[in-house]
Amino acid sequence: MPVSLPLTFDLSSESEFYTQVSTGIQAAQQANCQFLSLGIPLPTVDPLMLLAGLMQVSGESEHFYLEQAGEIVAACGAVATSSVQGSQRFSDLQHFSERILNRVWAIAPAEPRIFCQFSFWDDAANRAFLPRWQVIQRRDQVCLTLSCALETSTPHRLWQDWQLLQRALAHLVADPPPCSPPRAIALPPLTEQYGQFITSVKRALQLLEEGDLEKLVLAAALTLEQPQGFNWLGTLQNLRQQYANCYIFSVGQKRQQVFLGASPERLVKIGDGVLCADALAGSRPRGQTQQEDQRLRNGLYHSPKERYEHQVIVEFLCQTLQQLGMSCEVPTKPRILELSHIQHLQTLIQAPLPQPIHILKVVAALHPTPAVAGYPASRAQDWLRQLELFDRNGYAAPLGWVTPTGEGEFIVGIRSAHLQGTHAHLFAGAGIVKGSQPEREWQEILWKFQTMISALA
Ligand SMILES: C=C(O[C@@H]1C=C(C(=O)O)C=C[C@H]1O)C(=O)O
Repeated sequence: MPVSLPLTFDLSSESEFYTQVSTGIQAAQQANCQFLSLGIPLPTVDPLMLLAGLMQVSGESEHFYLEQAGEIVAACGAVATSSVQGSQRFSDLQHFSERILNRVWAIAPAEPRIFCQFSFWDDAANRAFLPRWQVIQRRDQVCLTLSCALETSTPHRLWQDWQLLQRALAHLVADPPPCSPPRAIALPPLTEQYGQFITSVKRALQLLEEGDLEKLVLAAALTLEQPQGFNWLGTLQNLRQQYANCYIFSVGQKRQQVFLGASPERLVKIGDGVLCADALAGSRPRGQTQQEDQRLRNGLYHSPKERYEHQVIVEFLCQTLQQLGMSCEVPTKPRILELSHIQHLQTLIQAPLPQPIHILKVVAALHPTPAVAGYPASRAQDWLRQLELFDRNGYAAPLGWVTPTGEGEFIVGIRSAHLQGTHAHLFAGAGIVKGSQPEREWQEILWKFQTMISALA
């Protein structure tokens, strides 16, 4: 994407920048704030490329990236962080977000946000941070929010951070990163995964028959190896090209450990007094021809088993939101979400909010939904702990952002991989209900693995 320099930012002189920032710092100190966020409009630039450039020039590897149709947000470097574990993890990070964001002095058009990544289980790391650089793109408007901690920062430090961003921008123009096409990785033999999965599905079918469960979402894990390592940026570029109607994401703290993917599933969004939650479950592959595609779509839409599997989630979401005091508007029938390799039943639920509610309160109540764990939730989780022989880490867990007023958006980290040096750990799951056939569920796992396999660079 072409970048038009020079910047529209009028504080182009160092002394003017110092004057403006010093005034901001004084005002922030008088208001007892601990952080300053400065908003600066940027020229039209691809936020992903800018993020890559920033990580390169600053040496920072902590980042968060989320791209969807109307908005891209990229964040890098941490000014304040919190890592928590345990059953209170959502409320702990809610309090952290409130504490930090209440103490930010924001100079318009700054939009400071806290970015969060949770793990599926509560005994692994869950992290939130206020980024040093945050870039939001909406349509062709790009805005930078540059933040600092007042205790350790001076106008000079902010100026340096601003200069680093300018270097990253200049770098993009002079030396745009090359494209890395997908590697066309063939699926290795999955004999062990297949055996384990089929055994677990059979056990799940027994439990469903005995009435212990209504649904269990069993996952499989797959590790791929590339002696030269995987190309993080190339993989993200491939994901965004192939999955334009998904949420393209990447989160990580270390250069060699990144969690990324193209998730079709939003958990919850709160904005402008309305909550949106998506039910997504029920799957078929895409057809090779239009007729085959249509046949598969009809099969999905009219399958009582898929509709039941989907309905479990719609009901869970509505009940949970009602318990939080909301009344839901639910379309009477699901629609079909078509992705490159797979299609799903999807129902978009809306609830007007009579009073504000912090998004992390809603995330706490919803995770894990029956779309990624099963139903009833606690029995499903007990069985997952017994039947899955690997750690899900961030797979199927919420990740997203929070604003100072407690609004925000969280997606579910599916169709994803953990890149760790020369290894890529992929995960995919399938919902088992009465009537599920083990072989068909395994096929579904293979279609879902394709999201990452077809994009790894
Ligand atoms: C669990 C995954 O996907 C979930 C399960 C689905 C299903 O069982 O039909 C469909 C979409 C997701 O809610 C995954 O992709 O790993």
